[in-house]
Amino acid sequence: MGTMGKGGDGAARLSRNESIEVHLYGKVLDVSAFSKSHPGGAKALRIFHQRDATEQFEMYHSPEAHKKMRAMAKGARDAPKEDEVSQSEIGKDFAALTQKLHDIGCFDPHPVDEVVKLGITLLPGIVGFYLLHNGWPALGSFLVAFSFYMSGWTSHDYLHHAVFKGSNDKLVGWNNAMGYALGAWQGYTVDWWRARHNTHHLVTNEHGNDPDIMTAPVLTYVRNNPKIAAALNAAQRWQQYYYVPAMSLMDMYWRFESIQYLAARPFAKMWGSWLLLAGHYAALFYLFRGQMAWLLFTMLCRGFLTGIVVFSTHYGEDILDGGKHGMTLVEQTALTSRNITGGYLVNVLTGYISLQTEHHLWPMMPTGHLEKAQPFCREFFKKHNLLYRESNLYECVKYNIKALEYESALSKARKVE
Ligand code: HEM
Repeated sequence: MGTMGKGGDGAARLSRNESIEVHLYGKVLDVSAFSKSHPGGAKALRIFHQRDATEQFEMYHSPEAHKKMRAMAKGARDAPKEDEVSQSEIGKDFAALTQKLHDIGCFDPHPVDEVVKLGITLLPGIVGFYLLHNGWPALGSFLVAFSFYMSGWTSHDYLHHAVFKGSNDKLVGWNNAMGYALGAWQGYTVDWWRARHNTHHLVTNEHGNDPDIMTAPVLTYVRNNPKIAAALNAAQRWQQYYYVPAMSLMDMYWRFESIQYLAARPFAKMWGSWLLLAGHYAALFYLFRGQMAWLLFTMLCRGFLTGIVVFSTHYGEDILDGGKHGMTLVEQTALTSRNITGGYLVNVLTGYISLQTEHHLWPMMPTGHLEKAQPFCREFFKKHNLLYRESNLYECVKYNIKALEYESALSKARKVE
């Protein structure tokens, strides 16, 4: 999908040469020089220029990174108290809840779940390739698509450093290594995915900042806004009808975006990722030899499965101002995330992405523990009068369709006139 074409508020206001100051644990840190070598990229820091990033830092970093941050904070000036959302009552209560989840083992490794997940990811692919060449090409290519689809969720967990725990080597190094291997299996560039997905987590549904919601012109979310509705062209007015079938093109689109990301960067930096991608396509064409039409079917199925699930959890929800909106992480998550209901089977078949609210609050939590964290999360939402959004998959798709409909927005506006 293309981009919205509108300048982002938060990140874009700062030019690349201006200094970047982020607020962490009540201090103002100048991260201008560090931004060039920050493993989470410069954009993450630019977006949080003069914003409290304490909760975002907490959710993403290893003890090693904490140590480095503390060294950088020595001698830094105090941040203005009124800007520190992490120090609000709800912010402090949320930090206490996170600590409690650590104490009851929700951040401990979950080897059984990880082995099950790897099995569900790789076995269908192996069986699928066998069936493809042994008389069952439709079932075989669907199983390959399912394997690539599951690989998306499994690599996602490793790249969030949510599987191996322990020393820094294990936490960062081994998780990343597995993430790259599974990324190569499904055919996406991990560097592209990390840049995109981490930004999405840091600034979920923020207009101009979150790359995931930049879906125009193919899908332009109207959300009852008559101004946007009136500006849609004749083709876009069909978007609520073509949204579901368009999901099947997502695999081809993400493959294209992956290659585009690599092509836009110096080869000397990206050669490893080019090599992995070349290995993926060499293997793919070899494994589909003589059955190339079924490769297209595989891509359409994979795109559809992933697209429907991904679009169900955020796209029909609120869109926030891309600047300093003054919300804590938990308040932002409550407005922008929706869980998919259905219980254990749905959780496993969506790689636990169905527990989207919990995953956004604690991305480094092994996904097998998200169910354990859920009742605490619900209770917290209730205590702080936050809406805990959840629906079955069909309802989630309907929310999206509603947010894409232009007629209802226009007719509402006419009634008001
Ligand atoms: C100024 C102090 C900071 C230091 C010293 C720092 C350091 C690091 C380090 C060492 C990593 C690699 C993973 C790890 O060891 O945990 C990392 C990853 C990351 N950082 Fe930071 N960081 C800082 C601030 C921030 C801020 C303010 C944000 C966001 C607002 C941020 C977002 C990220 C993200 C999203 C990643 C994940 C990258 C990935 O593994 O895919 N960092 N950071």
